[in-house]
Amino acid sequence: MSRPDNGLVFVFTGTSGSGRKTIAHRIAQELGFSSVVSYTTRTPRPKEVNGKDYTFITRKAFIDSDIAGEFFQTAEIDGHFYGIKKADIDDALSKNGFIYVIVNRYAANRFKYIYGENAVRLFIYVSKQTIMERLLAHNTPTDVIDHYMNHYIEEVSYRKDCEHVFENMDLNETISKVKATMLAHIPTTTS
Ligand SMILES: Nc1ncnc2c1ncn2[C@@H]1O[C@H](COP(=O)(O)OP(=O)(O)OP(=O)(O)O)[C@@H](O)[C@H]1O
Ligand SMILES: Nc1nc2c(ncn2[C@@H]2O[C@H](COP(=O)(O)O)[C@@H](O)[C@H]2O)c(=O)[nH]1
Repeated sequence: MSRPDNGLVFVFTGTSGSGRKTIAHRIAQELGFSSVVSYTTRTPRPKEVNGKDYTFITRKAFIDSDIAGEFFQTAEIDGHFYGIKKADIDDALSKNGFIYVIVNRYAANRFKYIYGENAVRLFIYVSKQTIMERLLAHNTPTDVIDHYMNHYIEEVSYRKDCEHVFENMDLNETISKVKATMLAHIPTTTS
């Protein structure tokens, strides 16, 4: 695994459904940062795009890659496998020193352990009640709502470990705060 000398890994984590993907993708598009997309064996939800939200693969393909040692980190959540491949991280870092991932606390800890101060954890959350209201407003299926609610307490407790914490109430306001925080981590070059 290459360790970025000048680059940074921005690790978006927090409570599921808090807006992590929306915020991360919007900022990365503006700043030209590369996404390292997780692989998962769960089925796509409505509006999820293969290769952008996740790369959706079969359990067999996941297990084969795992046995081959291709994953940087894996997790099993509600019976589904998730993981990010080492080669995808290395490729993204070599193309663009600034990369981002959207993962739970276990992968976030692993990024911190491996990349140290070059990994910046950005914790995004909203209250349980707010997540529920947003899910209901989007006609989210009940099983998906249950998934979000069941993980909330465990997920929210991780915020004390992260470098930066943001409550995502007004989306544009959150985006500008997160973006300013990310930019503050990027060294300015003097010529
Ligand atoms: N500040 C906000 N106000 C209202 N709705 C929001 C806000 N931020 C995000 N959303 C909406 O909330 C929903 C969840 O957002 P998003 O998918 O980005 O969250 P996530 O944390 O990545 O979720 P997941 O756990 O599914 O990965 C989306 O429909 C998004 O448009
Ligand atoms: N440890 C890892 N966690 C990951 C990875 N990719 C996504 N995630 C996190 O899993 C939960 C559940 O995701 P969902 O999309 O099914 O609701 C959520 O917190 C994701 O951020 C990964 O590669 N490793």
